[in-house]
Amino acid sequence: MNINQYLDSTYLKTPEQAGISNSDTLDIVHKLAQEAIDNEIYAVMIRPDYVRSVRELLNEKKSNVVLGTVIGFPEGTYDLNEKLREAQKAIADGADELDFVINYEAFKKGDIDKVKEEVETATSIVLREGKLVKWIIETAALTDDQIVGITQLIRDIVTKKIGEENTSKVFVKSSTGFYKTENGEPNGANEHVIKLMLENAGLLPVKASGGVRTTEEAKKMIDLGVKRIGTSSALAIIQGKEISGNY
Ligand SMILES: O=C[C@H](O)COP(=O)(O)O
Repeated sequence: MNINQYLDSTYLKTPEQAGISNSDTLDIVHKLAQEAIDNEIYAVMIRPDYVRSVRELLNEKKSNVVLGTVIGFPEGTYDLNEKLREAQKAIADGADELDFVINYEAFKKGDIDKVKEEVETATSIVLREGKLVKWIIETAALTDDQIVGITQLIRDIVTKKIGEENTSKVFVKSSTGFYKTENGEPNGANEHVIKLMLENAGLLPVKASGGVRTTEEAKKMIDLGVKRIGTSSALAIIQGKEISGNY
C-alpha cells in the first residue's frame, strides 16, 4: 500500500493559536506543500487564508498535489451563508477540496432541518464547482448513537437528494483535531468511531482524522477501510517515526 497517497497533510493552527506571526505561518504551509510535492503525498490541508498563496506555489512547481481547506472550522456553528461565502472564496482562491465542519451542535439539539439544509445546499454547490466535499462530524462531541445518526443523515442526503453518482466525492470525516474533551480523553480517530462511521456511511468514503500520528495507526485506519487520513504528522507517518503533538 502506498500510504502517502492516503494522506491529507494538515496544518490548521491560526497564528494566534501557534503563537507565531502570519508570515511564519505562511512559511509553515509552504514547507508543508513542498514536503507533499517531494514525497508524493496526496493532499495538503490548510486554513482558507493561505489557499491562494499555496495554490500559486503548487502551480509554479507544476504539482498535482491536491489542495484542501476547512470551512466553518473548528466549531461548525457558523450559519449556512457564512459557510457558503467562505467556501466560494476558497474555491475562487484555488482549493480542490473543502472540509466543512457540520453544525453538530444543531444536530445534538435536535435541529435536524438546519443540518440537512446545510449538507444539501453546501454539497450541491461544491459539487457543481467540480470540487470534493468532506463533512467533519466531530466524533468526540457525539455519543455513539449520534455518530450513527449524523453519518446516516449525510449518507441519505447524498444518495437520495444529490445523486448516487456523486457518492465518491462526498466524504464523512471524523474530527477537527481541535475539540477539547472535558476529561482530556483522546478526541480523534479511533478504531471504535471509525468502524461506526464505516458501517453507516454506505457508499460514501470515510476520512479518519484527529490524532493519527504513527505509521502503525495510519495502516490500521487503512485496513479498516478509510479512503483518506487527515494528519498533522504526515512526514512522521511516511518515515516511520513516532512523534507526539501537532506538526
Ligand atoms: O483535519 C485534520 C486534523 O486537524 C488533524 O488532526 P491532528 O493534528 O490530530 O493530526
